[in-house]
Amino acid sequence: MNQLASPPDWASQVDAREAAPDIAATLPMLEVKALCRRFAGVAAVEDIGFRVARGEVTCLLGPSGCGKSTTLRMIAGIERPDSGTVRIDGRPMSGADTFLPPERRPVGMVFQDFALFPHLDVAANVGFGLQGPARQNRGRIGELLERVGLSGHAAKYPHELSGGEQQRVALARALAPRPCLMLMDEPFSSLDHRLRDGVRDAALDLLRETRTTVLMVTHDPEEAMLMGHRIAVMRQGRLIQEGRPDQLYDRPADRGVAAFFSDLNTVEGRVRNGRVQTVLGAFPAFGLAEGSRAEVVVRPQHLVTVEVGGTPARVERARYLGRDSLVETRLEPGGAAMKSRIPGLVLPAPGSLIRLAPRPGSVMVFPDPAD
Ligand SMILES: Nc1ncnc2c1ncn2[C@@H]1O[C@H](COP(=O)(O)OP(=O)(O)OP(=O)(O)O)[C@@H](O)[C@H]1O
Repeated sequence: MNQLASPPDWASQVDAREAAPDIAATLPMLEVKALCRRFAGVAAVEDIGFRVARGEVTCLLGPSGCGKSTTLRMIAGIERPDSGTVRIDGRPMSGADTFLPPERRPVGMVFQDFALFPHLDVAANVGFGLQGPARQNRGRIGELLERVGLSGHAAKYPHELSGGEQQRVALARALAPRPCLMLMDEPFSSLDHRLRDGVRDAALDLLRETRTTVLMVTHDPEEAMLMGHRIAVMRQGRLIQEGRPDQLYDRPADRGVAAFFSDLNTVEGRVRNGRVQTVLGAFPAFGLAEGSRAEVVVRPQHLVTVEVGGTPARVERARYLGRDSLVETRLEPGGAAMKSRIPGLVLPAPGSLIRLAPRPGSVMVFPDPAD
């Protein structure tokens, strides 16, 4: 990849930065403001702004084509923004009068295809960005290879390694010059899924242990929840919501964000006397105006069977899935299709009537988009 064609010249600055008193300790490691990029007149990234705190992992999450990679590439300096600013460790990287090329940015990069140099052995790949004395570099390479469990592979070439091993070399290479910020674009998605969990856990341990600040692109919400201290959800070039995984899961900004993390059950309602009245019951209106229409959304694991109260529902299908069971029903009043994930092996028979109620505090209320 041409962005790795020469060793990064910021690497020699890093030790000085580490030795200096960290007056900027409370500043975010990455600060992006009002970033925009258009291709042929169409906005790929529109007015994106967020921060990544030191030592934290933020995942940029969103569906294919929403602008995640373009955002990451602008932060890396591979793509030039039309407008907006990027600061890393308090230093301007892109702005009205500034544009530092990738090799002058204190970032490490890991890509989906790993982008190892095929003509260099593992040790040379890992040491590529190092500029110190050879003896010191050898020490750093050895330390990293040991840390990623590849000490015995130093003299091998990339084609002699498995996908998981190549990924670990790519991670070690990116970490070697101690970058301020690690940028990762779908770094695990080309791995076989049986391999992926192990490689991902090991990478996460290493990134946490080295207190590396990471911005990682993924389209997989489970991966974002697993890896991210924080998640930034993008849709159609815009940042929709940024927060801790639990905030996004429990208090999504809109139905689209909620739907990213699980199936949803949706019933419609209207606000009367400060509560949304629906076929599943009445729920707090969360500030929606009296008389307005609302969507009440419940995740399948929060729509449970109850003995008394609740809403009658006719069972259509019930399947045991191991960890829990999936029960598909239709509400008796209204006929809306519902999905419930309930623990246990004893399944209600198709055709039988059960009673469903959302767990207290689990419903999400959004304004009806048609209102
Ligand atoms: N160099 C380019 N020239 C023209 N259009 C581009 C270019 N790069 C990206 N785009 C367009 O910009 C939009 C955002 O692309 P981007 O790759 O950033 O999305 P993404 O969220 O990373 O998607 P994916 O997960 O599929 O990689 C898409 O519509 C894409 O086709």
